[in-house]
Amino acid sequence: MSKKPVRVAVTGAAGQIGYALLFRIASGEMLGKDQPVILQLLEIPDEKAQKALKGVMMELEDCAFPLLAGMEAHSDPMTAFKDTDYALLVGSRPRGPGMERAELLSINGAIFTAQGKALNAVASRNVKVLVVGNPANTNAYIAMKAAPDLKPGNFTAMLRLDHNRAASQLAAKTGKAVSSIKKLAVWGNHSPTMYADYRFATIDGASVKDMINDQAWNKDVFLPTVGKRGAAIIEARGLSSAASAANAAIDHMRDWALGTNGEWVTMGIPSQGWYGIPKDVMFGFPVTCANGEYTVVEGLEIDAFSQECINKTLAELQGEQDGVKHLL
Ligand SMILES: NC(=O)C1=CN([C@@H]2O[C@H](COP(=O)(O)OP(=O)(O)OC[C@H]3O[C@@H](n4cnc5c(N)ncnc54)[C@H](O)[C@@H]3O)[C@@H](O)[C@H]2O)C=CC1
Ligand SMILES: O=C([O-])CC(=O)C(=O)O
Repeated sequence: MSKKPVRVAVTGAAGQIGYALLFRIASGEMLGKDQPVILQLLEIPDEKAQKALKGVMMELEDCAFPLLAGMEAHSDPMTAFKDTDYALLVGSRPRGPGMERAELLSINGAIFTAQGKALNAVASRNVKVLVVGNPANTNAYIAMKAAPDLKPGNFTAMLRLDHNRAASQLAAKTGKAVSSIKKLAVWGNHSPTMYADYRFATIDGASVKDMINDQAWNKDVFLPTVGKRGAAIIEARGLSSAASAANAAIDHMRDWALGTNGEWVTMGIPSQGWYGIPKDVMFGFPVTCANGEYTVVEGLEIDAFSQECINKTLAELQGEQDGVKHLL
């Protein structure tokens, strides 16, 4: 018997990431090739944006996706999020050249108060929320705080792009297939302070750290490359990453919903005090997923260098949190 359709809300649906994301959700890449979806698409109440959204929906229609069981255009989160099972909060301003993501907080922060409130009022009580719009961790924190009737743990921020970027850099460095890299972790904020940590990573069971054996490369090449990759793409493309961001969003939601078979992935989640990170800070942690739930990989040793990196990204997130107190 075919499965009952699930409702997937996507905001910023007519934007760059939306265009790289929706077709893959509708084709079953996110929730499985046997899972019908109803897309609930939100754009700003602006004639141009709504018209562009209609155009995207025409193209979705023209794909004749067997799993696309319905689609709706919305200009109000209170209708867009009605009964939604999954919410991908993409809609917000991207940064331009020379900006840091945190500078977007004053522009984008308020979007997530309104959307958190709407999710609280009308979404499925088990809605799984992924915040992509930058600064993603703090926007996810704002949305979570605006939705006191939903499970805080169901609000997540996207660190998966950093995770995937780190995996690709390690594959290039070691000359091994990216798929062979296991047990990678990215701690903290989706910003240049994030700490991509390959101390536990393995390739075919062998230690990546021992294989590379070069702390100077870690500190001076690897971490800055991964941390500043978004800016490098803006510099090269004139626009922020879209296809790789959409791909990471698909990876994040697919793994959360369908599981990781014991493999580690990185998700930005509200801390429960793990690794000394204060409760509710929206922080990147290594997790495994099964049965629609994530579980933090606990008990990893944090050496002095790692602790210093973690402290730095935590301090930045706490600074961002302080800066949005007026929105909570
Ligand atoms: N977390 C991550 O790893 C990444 C995050 N991003 C972020 O994703 C966001 C979107 O990026 P793009 O799609 O490239 O931008 P874009 O400008 O192409 O599209 C954004 C869309 O969101 C819509 N929008 C704005 N406010 C909205 C609201 N309140 N409700 C619904 N829709 C709204 C706009 O009308 C626009 O169509 C940016 O904040 C960007 O910085 C981008 C790449 C990676
Ligand atoms: O850098 C940006 O502004 C877009 C983004 O988050 C990324 O590519 O990591």
